[in-house]
Amino acid sequence: MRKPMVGTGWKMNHGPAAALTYAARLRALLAEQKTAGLDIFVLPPFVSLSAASAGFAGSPVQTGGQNIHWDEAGSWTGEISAPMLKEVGCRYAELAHSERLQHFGETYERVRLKVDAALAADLTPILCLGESAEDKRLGTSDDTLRYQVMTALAGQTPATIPGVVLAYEPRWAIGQSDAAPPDYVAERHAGLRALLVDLWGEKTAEDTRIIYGGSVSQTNGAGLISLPNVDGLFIGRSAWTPEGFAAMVRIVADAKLA
Ligand SMILES: O=C(COP(=O)(O)O)[C@@H](O)CO
Repeated sequence: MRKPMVGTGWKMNHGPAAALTYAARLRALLAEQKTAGLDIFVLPPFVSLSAASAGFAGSPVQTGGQNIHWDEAGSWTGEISAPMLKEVGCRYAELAHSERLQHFGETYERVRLKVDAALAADLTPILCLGESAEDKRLGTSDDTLRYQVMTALAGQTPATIPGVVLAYEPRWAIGQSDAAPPDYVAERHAGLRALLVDLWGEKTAEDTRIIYGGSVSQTNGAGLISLPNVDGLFIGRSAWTPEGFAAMVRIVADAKLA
């Protein structure tokens, strides 16, 4: 069974003081809700990671960074390594978010090195995948997803792939007023599952989580999480308040936990 997930990336929001306030409030809210059986994560900016990890210690919420460098240490000004994330209490490393691809020159070739670095540091990579609006228009979405998976996960094995979380986030659906249509999401997730079977076999595909992100909200969340092959929700704006995130956790719990 794949453990359901629900998480948020704060992007460039919430400094250390705000992270502590958020953590205290979210802990209080989640104490009243069903959380056992879910993997719940928050991805703060780097400077807020220590505060967030301390604020969530002993709670069901785990933290992660929004990027890593592929090297463990060295002359890489402005970069952060996977062991550094581990040291500040992280469990996750988000890789290949579309905003990093679009604005900071990230490539899937480099992301492959980052996947290796994250796994070597005992972090779970959250590997973002997603086609552009142009891919969608041309009907090449699945080709693009295949390229991204094969490039970022080259060298991985049937044993290591389930240690990676695939986050399907169509680029054209991020930061919008609504998510991608459910039937479209269902097709892409089914395609990704079939790709995993093709590349690494049935068992690996069965064990690997594929979550959806892109304008998830309290309005569309229940419909998305109930789709086959959607193992979790990855939320931006709608989870930037503790109340908003707690509501999304409840939606995932109601759909996925007995
Ligand atoms: O970018 C994401 C989605 O942001 P929304 O504001 O929900 O569109 C995803 O990676 C979560 O950070």
